[in-house]
Amino acid sequence: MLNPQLRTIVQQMPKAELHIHIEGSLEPELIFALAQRNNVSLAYPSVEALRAAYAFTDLQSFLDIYYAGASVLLKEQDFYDMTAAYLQRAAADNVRHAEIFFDPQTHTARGVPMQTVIDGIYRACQDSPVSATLILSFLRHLSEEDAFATLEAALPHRDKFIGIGLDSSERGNPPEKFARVFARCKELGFHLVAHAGEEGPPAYISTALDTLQVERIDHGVRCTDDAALVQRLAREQVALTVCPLSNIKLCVFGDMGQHNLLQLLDAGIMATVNSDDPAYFGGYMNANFEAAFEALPLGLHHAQRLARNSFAAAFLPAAQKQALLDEVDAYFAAL
Ligand SMILES: Nc1ncnc2[nH]cnc12
Ligand SMILES: [Zn+2]
Repeated sequence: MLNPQLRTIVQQMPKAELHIHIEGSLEPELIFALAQRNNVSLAYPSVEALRAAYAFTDLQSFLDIYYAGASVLLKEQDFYDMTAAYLQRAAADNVRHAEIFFDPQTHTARGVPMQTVIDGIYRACQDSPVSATLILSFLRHLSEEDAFATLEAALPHRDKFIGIGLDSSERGNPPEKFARVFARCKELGFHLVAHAGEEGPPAYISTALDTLQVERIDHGVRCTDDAALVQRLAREQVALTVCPLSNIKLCVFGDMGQHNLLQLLDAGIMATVNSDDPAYFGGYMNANFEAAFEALPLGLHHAQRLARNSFAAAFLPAAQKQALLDEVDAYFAAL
């Protein structure tokens, strides 16, 4: 049982979310509403039947349903509504800043224009009281050529996203497959991140750092299979955007009691807590914090570290970052 005082503290502390796929925030109710609005037929007869299908055995079993769910997104207003709903939930969890992934290839492959995707998501960010920036993520099961074409199509909108990510099926799609396109994105001045070491081996984490030159690793939990890599991540203070509920739902760990979040923190790694695909994995930011704090012997100083790490690892201007770090410290000092 999580001490009620500690629960309230983690709920109310200021925090940043650095690993959220906006398409993974699409709740079944909104999927059905958009399907009706856009005359899209779904493979499930009801919200309940769709939710019942959310029993995943690995990453791929989730991705198949996640891409099917995104098929209801057609118009700019659909992307706006999805993003606005996420930001409202983030605000309720005291998320002060969010760096949001979007997967344009999921939509452009269905004939949705790049501008529709970006404008809808961006406009919702502009309208929110939560500070929010966007990270365009390439799908790693597709070719590097496709990623280059996606980058070209997105560049007219480059003022609307700050970074580039890499997601989708990890196994068999190593980071080096995208070495040239990431080099180009670095030249263009984008922040770089990549999913690595979620299901894939620790070597993918090293390659993402050395070959893609990423600044953060998304997930990265499998680093603990390689002691030298753990030491490196701690020494270089590489941030890991860890997603506890996602890791349980996708069977990366058997249950939350086996999650290695505390081990990562104890090793001196800059771990953060995030929701990944909250509509599919059982909860948003605070649900992730609560589940981890409930199952693991994490205390007040861990909460403060996780809150500080979330802002320290954010791609924010120095003054805004410092103000948010000061807010965290003031919050904990006042307890
Ligand atoms: N957890 C995850 N891993 C890889 N790709 C994703 N796309 C959405 N969620 C993902
Ligand atoms: Zn992810």
